[in-house]
Amino acid sequence: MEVYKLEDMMNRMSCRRQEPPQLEHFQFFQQLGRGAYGVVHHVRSKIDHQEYALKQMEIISGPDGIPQSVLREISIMKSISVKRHPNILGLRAVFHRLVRENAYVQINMLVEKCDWDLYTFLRDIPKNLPEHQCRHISAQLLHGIEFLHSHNIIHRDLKPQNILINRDQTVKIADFGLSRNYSNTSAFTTLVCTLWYRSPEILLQSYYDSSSDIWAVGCIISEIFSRQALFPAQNEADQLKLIFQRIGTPLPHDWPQDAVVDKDSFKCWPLKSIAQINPFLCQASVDLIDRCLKYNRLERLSARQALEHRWLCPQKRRVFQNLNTNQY
Ligand SMILES: Nc1ncnc2c1ncn2[C@@H]1O[C@H](COP(=O)(O)OP(=O)(O)OP(=O)(O)O)[C@@H](O)[C@H]1O
Ligand SMILES: [Mg+2]
Repeated sequence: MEVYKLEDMMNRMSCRRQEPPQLEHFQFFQQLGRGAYGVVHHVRSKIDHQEYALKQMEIISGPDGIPQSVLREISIMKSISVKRHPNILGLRAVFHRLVRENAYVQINMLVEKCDWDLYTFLRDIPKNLPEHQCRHISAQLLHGIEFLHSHNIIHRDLKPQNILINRDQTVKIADFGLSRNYSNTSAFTTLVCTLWYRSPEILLQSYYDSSSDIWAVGCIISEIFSRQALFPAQNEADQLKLIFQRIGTPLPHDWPQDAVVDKDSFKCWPLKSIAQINPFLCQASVDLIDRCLKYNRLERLSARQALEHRWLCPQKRRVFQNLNTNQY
């Protein structure tokens, strides 16, 4: 694709119809992170004096054009940013410039700045979070997911590094590079999600849908309590084995019919509740996580149902607490 075509595409994708910002409008501070396509910087605008995060991606302006994942991220963030959900990272502007003698297009995405990603936050706090804080973080995560799913968007790359958190404990879901609007597509690529948070159906290369995000949520909620990944396998081949070893091998009727691997290739480990592997969970969260980690994706809770679960729903929690005084 010619450079001018890319430029034109980016111009059309820019969030603001008026003057797009330019790099000269920003004062640069430290690097906040690095990802597959570029670097994220902490910046301050010289125009409105607000602090932002600026994600910069340099893309070779070659015959293949801009990678699908980048275009996807921008168009999805742009369409949902307009609605301003408190638990979705807001995109404030997109602008671009040609660099290195027009050989590259540098795409700049200006987003809200957050204090940490959840991975760094959990790694650096001195001790496990109290139950009410785990609940507050988990509920916000599910509110964000519920919003995405209600707009037919599957995130597909939920992991603690892609969940941002602020000092005031506000949670924002970020990084839609692997998201996809699923209303008009059926065949998805299987190269999604970081290994540890990948659902069994994705690992088995069978049909998957928004319930794969719920599997990842189950893994992440467990990790919020224990600060340890639930299924930290070394490679793709070991990922399924580790899941089965830890929570049991699926029963024959829960094995996806279109799976590329036979169930008999795995040993039969007995089914277990998450309570048996993560001692840091409160009892009500165990039930919710177990329902997020159902092998049959049709039996998994939806994000909306999870938000109505007695662990997260304030009214139900009160009733349940009155009945069982020592549940928490
Ligand atoms: N708005 C932000 N505020 C604070 N830190 C951020 C922000 N956006 C990103 N980061 C940091 O930068 C890291 C990489 O950002 P991001 O996930 O958007 O990049 P990526 O290229 O899509 O990464 P990957 O594909 O590896 O997941 C995040 O894990 C986080 O640590
Ligand atoms: Mg990321």
